[in-house]
Amino acid sequence: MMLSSVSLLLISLPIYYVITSFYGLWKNVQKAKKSGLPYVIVRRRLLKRLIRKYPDAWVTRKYLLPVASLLIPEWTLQHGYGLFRKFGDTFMTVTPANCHIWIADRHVISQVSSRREDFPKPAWMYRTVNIFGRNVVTTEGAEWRLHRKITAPSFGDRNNSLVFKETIRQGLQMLRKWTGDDGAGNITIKDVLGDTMRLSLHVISGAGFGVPLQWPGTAEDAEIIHPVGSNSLNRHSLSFKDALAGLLHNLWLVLIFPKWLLRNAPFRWAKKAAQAAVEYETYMDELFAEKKREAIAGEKADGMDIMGALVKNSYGPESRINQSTGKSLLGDIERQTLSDSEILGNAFMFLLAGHETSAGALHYGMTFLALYPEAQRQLQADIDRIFGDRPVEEWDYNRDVTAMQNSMIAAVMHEELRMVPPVINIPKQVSDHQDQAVMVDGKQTLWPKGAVISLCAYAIHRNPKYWPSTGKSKVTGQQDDLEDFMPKRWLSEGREETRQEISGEDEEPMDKDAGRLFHPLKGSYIPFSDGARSCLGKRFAQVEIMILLALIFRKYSVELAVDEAASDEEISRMGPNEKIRLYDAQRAISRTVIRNCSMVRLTIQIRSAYVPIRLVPRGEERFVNLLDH
Ligand code: HEM
Repeated sequence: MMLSSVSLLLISLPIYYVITSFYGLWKNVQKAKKSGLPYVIVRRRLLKRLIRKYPDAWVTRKYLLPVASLLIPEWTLQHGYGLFRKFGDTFMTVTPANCHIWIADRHVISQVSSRREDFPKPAWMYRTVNIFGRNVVTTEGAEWRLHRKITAPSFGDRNNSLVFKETIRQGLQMLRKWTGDDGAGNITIKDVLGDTMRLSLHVISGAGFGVPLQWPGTAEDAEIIHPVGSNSLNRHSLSFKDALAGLLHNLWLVLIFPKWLLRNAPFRWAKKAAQAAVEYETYMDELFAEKKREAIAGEKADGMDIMGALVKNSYGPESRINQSTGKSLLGDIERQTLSDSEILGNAFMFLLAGHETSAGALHYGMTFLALYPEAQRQLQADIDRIFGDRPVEEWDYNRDVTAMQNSMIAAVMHEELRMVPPVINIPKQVSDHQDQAVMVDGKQTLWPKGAVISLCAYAIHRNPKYWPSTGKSKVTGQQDDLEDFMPKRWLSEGREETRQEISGEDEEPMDKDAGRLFHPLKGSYIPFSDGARSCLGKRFAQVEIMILLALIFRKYSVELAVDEAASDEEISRMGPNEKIRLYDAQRAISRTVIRNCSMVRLTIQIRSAYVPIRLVPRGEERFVNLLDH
């Protein structure tokens, strides 16, 4: 009897699975038909079987393989804009589980990002990241509005000038590591990403939390382990820096498993993850207590770090908060302050949101500049024009940031973020409440409630309808150069015509500060997303990236390291043609590494392989001075 119930269950489970999966698919196909969008049915098993059976058939090459590509969540990374050419700039994939809308059309992206209530962020995806408190990234609706209203002012000009100063301080230390104490350079730097990660972590620590960190090997860096607050008696087992780095390094473990489980697990890596998380929390509590004390006493009004600004907002003289309970004196709706736990939750999110993104951008930026010497020379010319011989101590936030925004420095940054936006597909969803009408190519479509949406930054940044090409590609041989790193496409001289031609309409430029630069049409350039939920740290990141480029390239050029192919001595004996051949071969290798090893976790990064580089003093280049592009 018992056996027959078990066998009945074993037989009925697969039947149940098949029926629900077919029913799910049928239902979703009906929704797709009703929507009016082009759609593609994606069934993993069926596709695999057909491709295996008919690998060379015309239909496999023409249709099945492209559809199979859509099964990989990050397919845009492999295909860029390619599959949109085939399926349309806005199309839907349908599986038994869901309908997923992929967008590389700027008008559609603009509609989605401006109708925040109709197309919210799928906040459930971010739930695990609430471990240190609710925050601006993981919330939606009225709760998000409150977080955004209160946190946004802390990213103002006072904080940006702190980012400016802190990036200079940190950048000089990174340069010392890259070029040696004597600044002579020509040292092979293998793990560039490791260093840009450290740099962005330190900048957030300084400008985000008010805790300045030092690079290893600097005179001030004693790796001191002590509490960050003046009144704390805590004993720490990790330095603040190691706690931050350890937490970020082990983030997935900490997000998935409770700390007690990690602490008691019989693995060293698990214990280390728990230790970093506990230490991070203790440091943050100390920091919070210190900032609260300062806010109540009315101290430290200037040079505001982000967390300091949030605590001051809650506990400063103008706040409406019960100082002992930390609770707002106003009701939940009209309150203007965040609770203690919300401040700590936001602080953690700033750390997370601003760390990998900026570090990855700097890493790709350095690599692309080594690959494209012409861009590097244009960058250096503008740095000379803006900064001349002025010593770094005289660089000025108000004056220099505006100048940089209208120069090749910004063009290099924008082009890097066009080529590799750190978040390649920005997730949204159709609200669960009702289907939503959206204009697509001049036709009204109806998007099913609950459908998943991806704003495909990586693909739309390659959509030839929106991007001017500077000519035929010198690298890929394609008619346009949208796969090439060409910062000069951002210089707007002679570009206005192209823009009118493309758009046929006159729109507000996206970034009004960038006067001399090409203005992408609204919705076509979205590295920082768009609309109300766009990146809060955009200016923070832009200041950081531009300052670092200026700091490095005012004195140095970057070259790919060719150590694997030739020694320094062999290179010194080579003539120009031999050097060009050697460098070209290295460029080909590096391009393959970038293509094959760029992967997405939280953000896109080159993983499991390196593109080593060297900084060489300007005028002492061995290769890039010989190449005209
Ligand atoms: C190159 C650097 C950066 C890029 C490309 C970038 C990109 C983005 C993108 C695409 C989003 C939207 C994500 C989504 O909707 O799922 C976002 C949101 C956000 N970013 Fe950044 N980010 C960068 C640096 C930073 C920095 C340095 C900070 C803070 C220190 C920061 C803080 C935030 C916050 C708080 C949000 C959430 C805003 C909201 O939902 O209201 N980001 N960022």
